[in-house]
Amino acid sequence: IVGGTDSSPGEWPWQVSLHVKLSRQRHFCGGSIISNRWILTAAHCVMSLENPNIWRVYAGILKQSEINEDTPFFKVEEIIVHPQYKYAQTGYDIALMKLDKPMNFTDLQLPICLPSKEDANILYTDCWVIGWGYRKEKGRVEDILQKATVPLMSKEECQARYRKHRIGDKVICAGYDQGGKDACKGDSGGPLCCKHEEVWYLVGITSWGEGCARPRQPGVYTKVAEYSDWILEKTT
Ligand SMILES: COC(=O)Nc1ccc2c(c1)CCCCCCC[C@H](NC(=O)/C=C/c1cc(Cl)ccc1-n1cnnn1)c1nc-2c(Cl)[nH]1
Repeated sequence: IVGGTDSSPGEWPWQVSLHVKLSRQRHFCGGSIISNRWILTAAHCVMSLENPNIWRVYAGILKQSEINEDTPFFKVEEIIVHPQYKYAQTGYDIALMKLDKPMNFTDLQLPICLPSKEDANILYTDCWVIGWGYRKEKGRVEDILQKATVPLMSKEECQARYRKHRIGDKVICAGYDQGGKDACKGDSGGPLCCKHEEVWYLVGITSWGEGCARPRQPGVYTKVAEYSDWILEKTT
C-alpha cells in the first residue's frame, strides 16, 4: 500500500495473508474471509499455482513477523478460478479458496459481507484498500498491515485514464487524480472494503494498475457485486 498507515489489531479481521511454500515460504497475495470455509482472492494470484497443497492461509495476524514455523495456518482443500479469467487486465480476476476445515471466528478473524447484485450501484464514500504490499514501486513486503482510504471513481473517468484498456462494468476503479495513495505489489487479492450504514462490504478485489499511486492512474479492482451469483453458486 502506498501512502497508507499502520492498521491496528482486529481492524480488518477479514484480511488474510496467502503464503506459498515451495522450497521456501513467502507472502504471495492478500485475500478476504467470506465464510468459515471460503477465502476470496484474485485469479492472477493462483494461476499456474493451482496445486492447493502449496498454499498456507494465515488469518488473524497483523504483522508478517507473527508468522513462523509454529504459527497456525489453514490448508487449502480446493481452488476455483473464474472460468473466463485470462489476465488481470481483461477482467474476471476472481478466485475462491476452500479451507480444509471450518474456521472458528474470533475478534481477530471474521468474515466480511458480500455486496448483493442490487448493491452494484451504491455510491460508497468510505472505502479502504488494505495489504502487506510495497509502499513504493521498488519496495518490499511490509511487516505491519497497511491501510489507505481511496475514493471510488466512475467507469467513464477510469476509462479515460486507461485508454489502451477496456474498463468494463465488472471492475471498479479507485484512486486520486493527484495519486499518492494506492495498492501496490503484494496487495493483490486483498480487499477494497467500504463501510455503508455501519456495515463493511467487500466491494473490490485488488487487481491491477499502471504503476503504484501515480497521478491519473487509479487502481483497478474486480467488482465483487457483479460476481455474487458465481460466488453463491460455487460456495453453497
Ligand atoms: C517476501 O515475499 C515477497 O516479497 N512476496 C511478494 C511480493 C510481491 C509480489 C508477490 C510476492 C507475488 C508475485 C506473483 C503474484 C501476483 C502478481 C501481481 C501482483 N500485483 C499486485 O500485488 C498489485 C498490483 C496493483 C494493484 C492495484 Cl489496484 C494498483 C496498482 C498495482 N500495481 C502496479 N504496479 N505494481 N502494483 C504482485 N504481487 C507481487 C508482485 Cl512483485 N506483483
